[in-house]
Amino acid sequence: MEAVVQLHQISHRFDKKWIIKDINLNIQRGEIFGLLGPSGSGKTTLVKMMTGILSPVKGEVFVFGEKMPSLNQMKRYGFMAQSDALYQELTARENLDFFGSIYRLNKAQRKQRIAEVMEMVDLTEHLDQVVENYSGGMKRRLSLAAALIHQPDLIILDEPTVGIDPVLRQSIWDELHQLKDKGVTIIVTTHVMDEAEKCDRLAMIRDGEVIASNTPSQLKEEIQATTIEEVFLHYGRSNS
Ligand SMILES: Nc1ncnc2c1ncn2[C@@H]1O[C@H](COP(=O)(O)OP(=O)(O)OP(=O)(O)O)[C@@H](O)[C@H]1O
Repeated sequence: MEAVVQLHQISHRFDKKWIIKDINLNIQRGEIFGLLGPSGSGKTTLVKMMTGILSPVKGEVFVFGEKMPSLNQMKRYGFMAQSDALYQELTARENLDFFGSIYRLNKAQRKQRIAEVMEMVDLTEHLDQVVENYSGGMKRRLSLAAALIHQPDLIILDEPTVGIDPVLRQSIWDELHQLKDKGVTIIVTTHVMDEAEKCDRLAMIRDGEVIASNTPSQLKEEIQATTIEEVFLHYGRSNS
């Protein structure tokens, strides 16, 4: 199996406080890997390190075998941050055209991909609307479309479905599974337990540590739990 993202003994502190404490993870090609944890547990800090936006104080991050930060690898993944990085005064089409050109897609490729990704997030009819007039959920969906524009082999999504209704949330997860079937690796942060169940493997994060990591079914089986929430509470308690 090919490791797409590797974290080796990662620790990070802001000021004097250690926020990430000795995390080791190997994320394989074609898996949907979930980082599950409560607000403030360190999920965003971890994904920022995977993208090379932030360098850990200790340890090393490798993406496709190359040490991060690496400009080569930065072009290769799609990243959807927690706050939408969109140009509010431009239309969705103009935004996606801009992101497509950053990734060096030609005009014809941009046209085709814009149509495909907007269809995927169910925004086709709002293509020429100015983003300022989008709802919060529509902006999240457009951010997802932007992260996918260049058909990346690795997608890193920080809470992608916040503010998205359950029907569309399901359809986004269906799309993620289709991408996975094509060999795309997907890393997703969430604090929603039912989303965690949709991942192939999970790392449960608490106070900057991985308290348990495995497939959702094995995590439940190990402690005879019926829900992921129970697993989280179980390991959370025994670590505090
Ligand atoms: N730039 C920063 N400077 C100082 N502290 C920070 C900084 N960024 C994050 N932190 C702190 O690090 C901890 C982890 O934050 P992080 O955003 O990684 O958590 P999270 O699990 O992603 O939370 P959420 O689900 O709310 O996004 C928090 O205590 C946060 O206050």
